[in-house]
Amino acid sequence: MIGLHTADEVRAAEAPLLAAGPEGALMQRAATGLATVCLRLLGRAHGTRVTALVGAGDNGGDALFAGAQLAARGARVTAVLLDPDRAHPAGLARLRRAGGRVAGPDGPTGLDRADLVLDGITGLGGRGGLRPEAAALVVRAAAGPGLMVAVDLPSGVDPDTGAVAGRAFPAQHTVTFGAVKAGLVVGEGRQHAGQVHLVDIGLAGTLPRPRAVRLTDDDVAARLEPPTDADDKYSRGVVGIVAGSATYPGAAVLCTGAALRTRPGLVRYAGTAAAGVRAAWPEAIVTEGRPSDAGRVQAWVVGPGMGTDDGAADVVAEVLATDLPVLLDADALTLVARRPDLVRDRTAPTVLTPHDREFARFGQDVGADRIGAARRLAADLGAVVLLKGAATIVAAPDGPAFVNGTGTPELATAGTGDVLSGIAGALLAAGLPAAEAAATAAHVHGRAGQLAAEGGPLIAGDLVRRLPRTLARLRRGSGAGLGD
Ligand SMILES: NC(=O)C1=CN([C@@H]2O[C@H](COP(=O)(O)OP(=O)(O)OC[C@H]3O[C@@H](n4cnc5c(N)ncnc54)[C@H](O)[C@@H]3O)[C@@H](O)[C@H]2O)[C@@H](O)CC1
Ligand SMILES: [K+]
Repeated sequence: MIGLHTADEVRAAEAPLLAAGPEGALMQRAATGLATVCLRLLGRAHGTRVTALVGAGDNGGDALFAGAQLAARGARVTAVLLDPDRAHPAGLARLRRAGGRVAGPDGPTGLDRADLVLDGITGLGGRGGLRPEAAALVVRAAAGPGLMVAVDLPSGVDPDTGAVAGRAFPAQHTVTFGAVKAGLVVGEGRQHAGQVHLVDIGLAGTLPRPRAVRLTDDDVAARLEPPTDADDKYSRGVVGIVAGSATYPGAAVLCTGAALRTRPGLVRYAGTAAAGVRAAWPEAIVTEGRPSDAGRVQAWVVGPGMGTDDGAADVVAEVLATDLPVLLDADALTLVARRPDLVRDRTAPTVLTPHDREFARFGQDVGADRIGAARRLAADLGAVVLLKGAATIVAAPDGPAFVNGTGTPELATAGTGDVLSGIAGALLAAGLPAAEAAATAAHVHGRAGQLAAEGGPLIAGDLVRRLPRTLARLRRGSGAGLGD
């Protein structure tokens, strides 16, 4: 599991080390880690051109010290100082001693010929959108040929929320120090950070337990226990699905297929799309009746494509009245947004899987702080909230939030949400705690999407078809971690 931390947590973790250690020791570790990643990205230092954009704080200091190390190895390094009087004095002196040059934003920046651009404008101390002069420099850097490398975090990205007000540095790589900041993996920050490289500067002993985490493939594999000889179809969890309609059976077919392909124990379907589900998935046990006619299940998935009429409202209420885990998606979200007490009154786990518009039906917009928004709704409803997005968030009333790290923009297509619900429902029925089931499902769904997208644009059914291979790969272990 990768801990995701806030700027305050990182600063608090640094404080005792700064007090105890020799001056500048942490910055030296950071700069050496940064220079090492840059060398790896460049392949060699000698003869390469590096431009460092240097702000007035310690983030600029990191860039200057790393620039000095690259210059000492033969790179032609130019430091562009946004505020020459306040640039980190020791870093600047070191860069000059190593043969680096210094320019102002309007001078010979070398951006038009750089192999690599280091963004040391702002780090944890950045506030609000980049100031105009910094923003203009970022635009020129992005127009040039250099590989874009952010120091600690892309300037202009909020370290905690990933929010970007105005312009931010569009990094291809971010070399971050001590801990992965939440803003690098969520919201617009995720799009600006590129691949994230974590440099250990010795904070492991002083960082608090993270309030947000990201699952790795290995974490997910550990939650996807393969069946054993002792298992039978009931012991692996029976999921019940209420979805689709006679006119629109697609959601029911996708959701049922995803559940079957995730844990081929037993999947029961109850609803008016019964004929379509039976035709597509003879393995499922299907009834046209109500959920109570379906037989014994260990968890319910309710909502995709079922409509929002009175009949659908009754069915949702019936399922929520059980003491089983329930996942609510799509139309069921619209219905419970009108009657949130149906969720609040439950003692068994409930998982809601809104996208931003469905989220807003509960009375507040998602806004720029997606983790915070998911946490607030989870606390309000006493339920697990899976907030869909480029980085899907899973928050519970207590415990850490999960920020998903898998997926592809290709997943933004009809029916993929129905597949996600089916996967999550199967994992709920298998007995995973609700937040973990949701977070594991989001990870698997994203990996299935990545696998399917290898073959070009995908449709939701491709995800269902790729699930067995996705699960097999995850169980085998691919070792993929940060930044994938
Ligand atoms: N404290 C430490 O010992 C360590 C700090 N480190 C580095 O230090 C950074 C934090 O340094 P600071 O606290 O000095 O702050 P930063 O260097 O992140 O930023 C502060 C400076 O940026 C300017 N600034 C703020 N908002 C701006 C905006 N919107 N547009 C343009 N300029 C803006 C401010 O005028 C200020 O001078 C970390 O992100 C990390 O890179 C690392 O070297 C690790 C060790
Ligand atoms: K930066």
